[in-house]
Amino acid sequence: MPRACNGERSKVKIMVAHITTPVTVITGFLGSGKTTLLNRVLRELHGERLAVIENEFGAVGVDAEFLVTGGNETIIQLANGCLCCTVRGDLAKSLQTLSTSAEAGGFVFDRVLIETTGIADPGPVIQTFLAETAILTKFHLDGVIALVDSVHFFSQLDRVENKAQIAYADRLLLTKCDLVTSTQLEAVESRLVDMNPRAELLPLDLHHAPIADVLKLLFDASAYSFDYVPLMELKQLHGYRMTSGNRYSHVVPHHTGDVVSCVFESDRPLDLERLNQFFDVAQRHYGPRLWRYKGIVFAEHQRPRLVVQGVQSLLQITGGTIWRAYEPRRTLLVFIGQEIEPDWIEQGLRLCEVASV
Ligand SMILES: Nc1nc2c(ncn2[C@@H]2O[C@H](COP(=O)(O)OP(=O)(O)OP(=O)(O)O)[C@@H](O)[C@H]2O)c(=O)[nH]1
Repeated sequence: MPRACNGERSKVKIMVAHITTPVTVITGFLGSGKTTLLNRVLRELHGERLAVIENEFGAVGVDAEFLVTGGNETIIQLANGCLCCTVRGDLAKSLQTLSTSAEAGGFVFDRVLIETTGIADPGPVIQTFLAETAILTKFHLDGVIALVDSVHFFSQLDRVENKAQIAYADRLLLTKCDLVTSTQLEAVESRLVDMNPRAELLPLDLHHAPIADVLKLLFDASAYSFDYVPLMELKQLHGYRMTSGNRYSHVVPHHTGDVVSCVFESDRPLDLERLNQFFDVAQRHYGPRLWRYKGIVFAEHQRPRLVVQGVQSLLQITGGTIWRAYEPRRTLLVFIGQEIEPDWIEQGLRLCEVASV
């Protein structure tokens, strides 16, 4: 029998997820292929509506002259200097402009691409997405993609901006692979893995790869998602771990000149207050040399795993997904910086460990 309607209002609640627009930062040293890449993305048909923020060094933009647009995108140029010097404000303002214009019936876009100059340190660009809360209601950083010139990689390594670009990358895309031997390519790959063990490392044939494959390499890195479990990273870092018995915690360092990366892993719960203190001390100890640190934390008295996203002095610790019953609980933190000391980091993090579960 159907129930009679008693006039009560439905109590069904509809939850609307807040969807923000993904932003991809493309970086890479001078001549690594950024303009060639952007030209392909702007010129070819793929159905993505893109807003591009182009940063030029110098008073007049040059690269925009070389960009061929197809009408399905809008380009904003920040031509008043390096993104790293003109601070985050300009970038935040550009993003707000794009968003306001779309809301007012202007160009509607699915994604934003930011191309940094070849000599920019991408740190401040990334910090914009951790610090400028006004834009976080509309945009989120999907990932930092660094193009690496396989031919000139070693000769450009002494430039600190180049090291920083590699350190911040979530994906490292090797260009000009057609111009080097497989032995040379292996040497480049091996050095890159040492410098940034947490990044995906993939070849990019800028002249021949179908545009759909190129876009896959650029988009959906989800590297800054707060609920992100770096599964790929865990797999990738597998070769860097050593275990001793059932319980383990250690730091595995990799030195490449003055660029040092290390991975801290522990299956003991960490005390959250002490961990916060550790990050605070580390930020003061290393200053801007602490480029990137991220990972997941198994914290005492916390049901979810905690997701750590750190860029220099900016740190976010957010609750991620709840640990599942069958999942091994553990902390995995990756640090990349200039002349950072793995022993110092390990000692500090060990002090955060709680003796028993
Ligand atoms: N053979 C080959 N040439 C490439 C490849 N990628 C880029 N190039 C060439 O490298 C040169 C430099 O590429 P650009 O796209 O201008 O590099 P960029 O990173 O924008 O350079 P800047 O504007 O100086 O930062 C161009 O002549 C490209 O055609 C590649 O995969 N293979």
